[in-house]
Amino acid sequence: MKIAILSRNPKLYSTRRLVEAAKNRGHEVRVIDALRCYMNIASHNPQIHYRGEVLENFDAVIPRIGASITFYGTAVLRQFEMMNVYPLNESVAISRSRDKLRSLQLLSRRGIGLPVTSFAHSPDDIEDLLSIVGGAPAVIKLLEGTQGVGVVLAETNQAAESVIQAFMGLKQHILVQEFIKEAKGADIRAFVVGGKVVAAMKRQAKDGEFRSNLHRGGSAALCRITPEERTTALRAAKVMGLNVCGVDLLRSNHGSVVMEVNSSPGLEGIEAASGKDIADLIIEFIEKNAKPNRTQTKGQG
Ligand SMILES: Nc1ncnc2c1ncn2[C@@H]1O[C@H](COP(=O)(O)OP(=O)(O)OP(=O)(O)O)[C@@H](O)[C@H]1O
Ligand SMILES: [Mg+2]
Ligand SMILES: [Mg+2]
Repeated sequence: MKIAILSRNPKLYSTRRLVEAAKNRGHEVRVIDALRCYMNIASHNPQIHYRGEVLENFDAVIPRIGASITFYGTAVLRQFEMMNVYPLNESVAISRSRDKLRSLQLLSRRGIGLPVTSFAHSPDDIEDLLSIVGGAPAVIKLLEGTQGVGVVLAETNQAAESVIQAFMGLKQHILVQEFIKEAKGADIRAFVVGGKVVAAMKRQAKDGEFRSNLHRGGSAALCRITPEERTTALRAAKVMGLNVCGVDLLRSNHGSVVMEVNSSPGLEGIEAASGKDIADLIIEFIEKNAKPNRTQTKGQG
């Protein structure tokens, strides 16, 4: 097969591993920077051009689209779909997963357990907004944040109100969540490939920190998940329409709840923790599924 990897940087661990796995399995593989692609869209013969060349005859495309380039990255992916190239994850599913509010609403509609959550833009009654999640302690998040930046734990109602006011001043959407204290600074990442949880890890925040992000000094270790957690992760992946994703769960005293679903989950942490060749499993999934019209949008984006 001829496989394209949409990635801005061939040196990134996940990109390198996918290239390696594809080559090991006998495929031709090329890393393409989505931002450098340009396209002829008003044509019966959709094309993607790249550095003066027309990209042709790809069987599959692996999107590794960073949060900062979601808009253009998904447009390029959609173009591949229009050319009948099989996407590991579809553009519509990636767009859906990048909108946190929409994702939480979709998951909630299908009855998937979530932390009690409220969201707002410019609430006139902050006290009421807070009361929805049972008051402090509460976690307040900037919607645009990544790697734990913009996620704040407010221990008192007063602190929570100040943080919400500060975020309002930034004209941002605000997400307010019950603080799952029982999780003790840990979350679970369940890595899903093609309807199976292929590995899971527990990320533990460093001392004195509640955010388990590895970028915030957290550490990862292999972990065993319960059958319920497995089912929840698979259902969440299905609702989001993602073949490959990282489902992040918090262990709360009302069950394990989904915090977020990541459509371009990194391979480094999970391969190190599990000792598994996840990149190989991803390529294997593509081999089995990369046929025209295998996607929900039938290649129409
Ligand atoms: N409601 C909560 N209760 C307890 N801990 C939480 C809660 N929400 C978030 N956390 C902790 O904070 C960390 C960061 O939160 P979250 O994943 O929502 O934001 P983010 O990591 O910045 O976003 P992204 O993963 O998209 O980059 C989580 O990994 C988790 O450890
Ligand atoms: Mg996170
Ligand atoms: Mg997140």
